[in-house]
Amino acid sequence: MESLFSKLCSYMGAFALLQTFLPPPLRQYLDRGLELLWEKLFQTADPYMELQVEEKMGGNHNVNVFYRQVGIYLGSLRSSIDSHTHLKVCRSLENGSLAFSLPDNEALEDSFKGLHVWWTHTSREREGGNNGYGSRDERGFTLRFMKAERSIIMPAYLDHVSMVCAEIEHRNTERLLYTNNYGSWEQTPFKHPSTFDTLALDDGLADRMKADLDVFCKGESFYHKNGRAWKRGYLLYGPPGTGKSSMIAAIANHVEYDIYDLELTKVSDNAELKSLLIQTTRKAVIVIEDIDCSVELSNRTAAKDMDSMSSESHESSTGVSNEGRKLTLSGLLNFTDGLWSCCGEERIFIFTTNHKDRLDSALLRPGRMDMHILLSYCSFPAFKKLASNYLGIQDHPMYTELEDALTRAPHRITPAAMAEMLISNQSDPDAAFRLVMASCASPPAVANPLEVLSVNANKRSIKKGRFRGRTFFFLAAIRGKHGD
Ligand SMILES: Nc1ncnc2c1ncn2[C@@H]1O[C@H](COP(=O)(O)OP(=O)(O)OP(=O)(O)O)[C@@H](O)[C@H]1O
Ligand SMILES: [Mg+2]
Repeated sequence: MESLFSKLCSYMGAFALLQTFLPPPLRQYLDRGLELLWEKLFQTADPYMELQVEEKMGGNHNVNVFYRQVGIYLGSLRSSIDSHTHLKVCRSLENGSLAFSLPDNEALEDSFKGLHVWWTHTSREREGGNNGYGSRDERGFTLRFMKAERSIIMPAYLDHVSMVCAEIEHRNTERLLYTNNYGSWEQTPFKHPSTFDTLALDDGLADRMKADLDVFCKGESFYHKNGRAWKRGYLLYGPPGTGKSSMIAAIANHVEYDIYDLELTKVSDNAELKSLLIQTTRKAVIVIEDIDCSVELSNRTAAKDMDSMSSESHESSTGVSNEGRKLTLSGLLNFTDGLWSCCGEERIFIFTTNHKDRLDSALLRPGRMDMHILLSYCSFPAFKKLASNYLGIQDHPMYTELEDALTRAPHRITPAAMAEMLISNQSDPDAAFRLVMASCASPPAVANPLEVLSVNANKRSIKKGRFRGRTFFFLAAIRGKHGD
């Protein structure tokens, strides 16, 4: 080894001496050749390799999307960032939140499948200065990793970075509530505050729902491996005012999906239903509320009879054939379970009803409605949750008495009525609890002064307190819920 080193030194000495006799252009040429040779030697010996992620590619107009994604991804590595003592901070204009990052040339470590990688950000002044397209700087990230791990990093880790970034962006984007208006969706920002923490539910239901949703959201490979469409169906049923609509909002808030509220009375036929379905995006909660009231869904034969009846009456009144202008149960079944239902992924279908017994069994079978969730009258645990939410009370001397009364209440109280009693007595919890006690023994004292009876014009169904399309409203001044 020593002799090899001394030989190398003597060759270099001879080479340097030889260089002095060479004419300057030839000497420069030789110098550059030597530089390249050293670089090559070092590169071969270096076990690491680097990837450049430049902000702009080619011309200044070509923005590299991956540069932005890396920035967002690295911002999410809080534990790695927190281990540094020299940080940069900025406040977002959009939501006012603080974002921390590392200064230029400082390496941020990340790990993926047990491998370690290092990111650094660099910026240097563009040659020739600002040429009118924005930033003067050439900015970029450098990713450094072991050459031996190349096959895992490229592209699995790079895909991981893009995926995490997409999730973060989805979380930060304002979610939307879509409603259908004769063939197309109209959108409005969705800001319902209901969550599984604010809902008063029977013991364990919130946790079961959250677990089911989490498994669904992470189930892409499971659904694909087993040849199943990546969708899940929930039927929420129970009396009015028990939290079905609130649970829809809680589900959407939990999974952070947009909501498509499908009003069936505004859908003229199966073709329109299909077109609406195709227009929905992935990560969507598709809702049909009060499905028993919207269209006739008793069974497929009856639906067909119904269609032919309405077709005849339409024909006789207008002289126009109704053929091809039908919304049927089979259309709805195809909507939730047919080939078209798979044209987008990560979709949750939710149907609600006050009368589960009125629904066709085909609609309820597993695969269409995977979970049937009963939301019912206020149990004692649900009451305690409401008292904690609205009054900030966790325990009270009257609770034993209240538990007994709520368990044996002849006039069962809905969470909506219970919430009203507590909210209207927020300043006097004792009075609120006395009111609850009294309501357990007699019909709830809180009632709307005006109740609305709506009769569905198309399908002859009657529902209380509902404002739906194509309905007639009968207003009745009723003092007290039971007309007293
Ligand atoms: N389980 C619950 N937990 C917390 N609040 C509830 C619950 N159920 C009802 N509420 C309150 O009552 C109001 C009405 O509830 P919601 O609209 O969710 O009932 P619903 O079951 O959808 O009724 P309907 O069958 O008439 O559509 C909500 O604004 C909410 O504040
Ligand atoms: Mg509702």
